[in-house]
Amino acid sequence: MERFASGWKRNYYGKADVTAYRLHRDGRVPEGTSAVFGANVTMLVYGDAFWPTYTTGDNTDLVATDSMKNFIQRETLDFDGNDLEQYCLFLAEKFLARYPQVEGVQVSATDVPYAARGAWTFSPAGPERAMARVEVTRAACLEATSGIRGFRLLRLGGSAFKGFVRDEYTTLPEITNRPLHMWLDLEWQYVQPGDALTDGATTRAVARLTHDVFDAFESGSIQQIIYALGMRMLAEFPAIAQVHLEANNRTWDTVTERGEAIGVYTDARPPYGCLGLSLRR
Ligand SMILES: O=c1[nH]c(=O)c2[nH]c(=O)[nH]c2[nH]1
Repeated sequence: MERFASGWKRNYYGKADVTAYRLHRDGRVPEGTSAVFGANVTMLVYGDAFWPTYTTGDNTDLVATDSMKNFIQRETLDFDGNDLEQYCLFLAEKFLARYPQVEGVQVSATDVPYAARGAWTFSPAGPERAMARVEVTRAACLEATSGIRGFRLLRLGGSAFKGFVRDEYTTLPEITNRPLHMWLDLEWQYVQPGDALTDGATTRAVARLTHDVFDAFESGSIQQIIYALGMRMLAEFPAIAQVHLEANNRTWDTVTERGEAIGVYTDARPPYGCLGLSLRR
């Protein structure tokens, strides 16, 4: 289900899973940027002009979602930035300008990362992917969200989980030093929507911070790790107003161990734990 920063919507529609890859095929790009900019975009629009399509089948003012796909892909050629926040804003503002019947538009984009492997060669990177989402109406930019989804983090040890409720349903032993494998998604909003436009610098810094906190922090639970990370994000990035973190406990199942020095593990089977946290400044 889609949600809008501006609140509940009677009707909205759009196109999802639109991919566009902008290649600077001559390889000429500013220092620190990539010749490959790949994004997977969802664009949703709303307005009373589209209500007759629902109630009577009258499509007079309706822009086909197929045309939205073409708009996103073709306009990507004219986008001269490298960050998703600017890209979402570019598409949203251009769409509003082109179609006066649109009251508001939400654009979200997820990075499709390709890393340079040579002067002319790239291959998929990740697994984590940056994302951004904006909502723009004729009056204002109501939302600028950035995020990173899909971290897969493995720590050799230093992760305990003990002292929890023990009762007739408890089978899990106390754990003092498990190899921790967790997945993590992050999203954050800014004090001012304009603070989102940092050419991707904030997202890169948050990614580094995430790895640093995970590496440095010995924890009593995954909850404690995401709290430490969320607090560091608020402390180190004054432009971030609130942060939402969601982790999955994907700790591998133990096959066999020789003390705490060496072990063999296998993928965690479902079900898995989900742990969420929202922090505001
Ligand atoms: O870090 C953890 N938090 C939990 O809430 C939990 N519950 C569980 O079974 N294992 C874990 N691990």
